[in-house]
Amino acid sequence: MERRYMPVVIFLAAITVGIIIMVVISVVQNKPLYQKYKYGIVLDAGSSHTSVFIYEWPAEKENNTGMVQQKHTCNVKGKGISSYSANPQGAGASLQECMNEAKQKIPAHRHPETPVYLGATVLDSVALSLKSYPFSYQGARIISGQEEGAFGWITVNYLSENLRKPTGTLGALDLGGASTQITFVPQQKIESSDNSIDFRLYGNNYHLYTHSFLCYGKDQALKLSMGKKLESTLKTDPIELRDPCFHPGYKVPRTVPDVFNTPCTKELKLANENFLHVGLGNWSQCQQSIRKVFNTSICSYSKCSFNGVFQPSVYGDFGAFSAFFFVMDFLNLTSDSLATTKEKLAAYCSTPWEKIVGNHPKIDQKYLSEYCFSATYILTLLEDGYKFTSNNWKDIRFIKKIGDSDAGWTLGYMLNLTNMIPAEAPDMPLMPYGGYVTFMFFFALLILVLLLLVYLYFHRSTRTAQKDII
Ligand SMILES: Nc1nc2c(ncn2[C@@H]2O[C@H](COP(=O)(O)OP(=O)(O)OP(=O)(O)O)[C@@H](O)[C@H]2O)c(=O)[nH]1
Ligand SMILES: [Ca+2]
Repeated sequence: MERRYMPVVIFLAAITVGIIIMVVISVVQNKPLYQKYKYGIVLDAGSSHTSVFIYEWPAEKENNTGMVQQKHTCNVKGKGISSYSANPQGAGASLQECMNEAKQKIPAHRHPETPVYLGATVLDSVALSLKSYPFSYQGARIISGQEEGAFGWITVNYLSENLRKPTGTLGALDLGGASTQITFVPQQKIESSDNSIDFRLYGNNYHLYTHSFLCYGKDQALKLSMGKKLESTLKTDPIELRDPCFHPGYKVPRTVPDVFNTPCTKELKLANENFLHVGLGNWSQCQQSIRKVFNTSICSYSKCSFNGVFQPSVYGDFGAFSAFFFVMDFLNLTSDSLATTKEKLAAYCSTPWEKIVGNHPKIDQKYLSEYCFSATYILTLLEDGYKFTSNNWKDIRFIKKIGDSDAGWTLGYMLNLTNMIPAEAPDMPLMPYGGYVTFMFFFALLILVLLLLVYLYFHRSTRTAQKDII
């Protein structure tokens, strides 16, 4: 190559090296920092249980949707702290095992900044006990039914990453032991302000319908239903309560206070307090008896669910969790049509109790004996109560988790209290880091190829010039 081209080549080589250095520096410079994690603890003190949820998220990405994930959950032994009203000291002590697990799961240097939230019913001794742990106790709050519904909705939509778009969100159906909630974005106007809640999340406005039915969790609904049967039968037959929602051959002695020991059922004084709870296993009679706990004849709005509560028509897909999942999953009814569900349930309810026990020797007989009732109650609540039909039954997804996180109000509650869902969408990087590195790599490669072509062009034109001279 002629000496006169050398400066050009040196110049081009210098540019190449400069560009490669620039690319390497910018790739290293923008590499995400070492994942520092933050943690949060939420205690769900439900009517039938208490659970401790530990959440974690990358510290510098907490405002991005979907970043908070459930790291661990621990169920407090026994019926949970709500059952310690007579022995408050026992409530705090019952948390010890789960709170010590939390100390193991969360790095010690993060303990002082890890918030602890206690939701639902509270006892002072629990607050005292929670303050004794090295976490940052943020107090206890009684979660209203409306909040329980709304936070459950936030949880399922945060985990499904639906909160980056204004439409296409998932409705939330939560069935507890004492209460049940329905929350969704309706197509019609919400006629009662008590049932309306507005959120602005990631720059999107959501106008939600929500309602919580106290006493319509599955445990209380069973008492309501048995109470109605007792009122009508025990006056005539003081010995036996013949129940179509329990299996043939099921015979268990009970007392009237067993059924009426709750504010959900009005007091019933009967001369004879002892009776035999006898199963008949007749599904259609069971459904008829359950329908009696729903009052669908009163409604002062354009449309109601039951007991005079306004409800717009259900719309879109729904996530049904907690006991909706426990019951329908146990009976393998999570993916059947409404008609098939009814057929399967009728067959299951008419199965003799001894066969049911024989097929499930390890299942707690308290839960096992109630699946026929609970599943029939779920069907009646969804179809007669919320007006789901055979056409949109397929839009109900019975779920326990989304990814590794349980569906329920606790994640939404923590996200709300820690302001981790901004009203406005945070700026998103032009491209994810991986895409950025790939782009810069191919950009550098392109520069190299171009410079090689230039060099070859010069080289060839020099050779041609030499030949001409010869
Ligand atoms: N079959 C079955 N039932 C369960 C299980 N865990 C809880 N349950 C029952 O399902 C119902 C709902 O459970 P939870 O969602 O924990 O209810 P909760 O939060 O205590 O009730 P609320 O205070 O009304 O929200 C209760 O009747 C529980 O006894 C389970 O693993 N299997
Ligand atoms: Ca609950």
